[in-house]
Amino acid sequence: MIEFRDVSYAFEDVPVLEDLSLSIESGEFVVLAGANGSGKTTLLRHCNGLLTPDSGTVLVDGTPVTDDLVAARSRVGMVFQHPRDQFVAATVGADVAFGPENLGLERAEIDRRVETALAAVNMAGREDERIDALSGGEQARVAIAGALAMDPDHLVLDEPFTGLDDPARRSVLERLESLSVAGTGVVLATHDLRDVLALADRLVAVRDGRVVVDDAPERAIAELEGLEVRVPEAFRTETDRC
Ligand SMILES: Nc1ncnc2c1ncn2[C@@H]1O[C@H](COP(=O)(O)OP(=O)(O)OP(=O)(O)O)[C@@H](O)[C@H]1O
Repeated sequence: MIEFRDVSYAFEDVPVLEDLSLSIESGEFVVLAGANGSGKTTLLRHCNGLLTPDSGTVLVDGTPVTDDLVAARSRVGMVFQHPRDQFVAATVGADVAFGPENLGLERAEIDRRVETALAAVNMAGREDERIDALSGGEQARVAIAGALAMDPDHLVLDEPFTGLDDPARRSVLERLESLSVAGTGVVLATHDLRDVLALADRLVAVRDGRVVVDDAPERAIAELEGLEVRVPEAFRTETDRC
């Protein structure tokens, strides 16, 4: 479980998170929504200690992140908004293998994880390609594969679909859904709620540093009005359509 207890955080005295509390169970698929600048990235960066609360506590599986940063980082896989931020190797295969190698796994298991992770993002068989020669969408897929290969207990993704075409997006979403069914907690921050809500267990929306909506997607959608979150046609209520 990832748990935020009364977390506050400010950038240079500008408050971004204010006494925010939120729990995400293992195996839950949570979509995080909110307008630009509402604090989604800031919230997610607390999940593995990239940011530390000014007050309050973030716990991963019961342990405060600040008490055991190494445990938090191995349990929580992160996919950032800008994939270039997270590459550590020159080729696709080497980059995706980097995390499992650091876990000290056998070569056969590392190779299996790399293969499975690349297949999940429609990049099967492209291990030897140079990352800097890939398109933006392909780089985004490699970044997601790198997180999947770690087999984390929780997967946190910040706008991971930027630049992905529809087949790649669908493939990643299907993989995320099967991971959550298998017990991995998935937190996905996105503005694009198209075909995401049908898979999610909960939709959480933040505004002014706090959680303002936290509900099953079909109920949450009705509460999103006024939050400047794009709601897909299929999820709009009859009243919205009028
Ligand atoms: N490094 C920083 N220094 C100062 N202010 C920052 C920094 N990073 C973010 N902020 C501010 O914190 C607020 C929340 O930003 P954050 O990136 O968490 O929002 P977001 O909901 O992820 O936005 P978006 O949907 O546009 O990605 C914004 O007002 C932003 O300007």
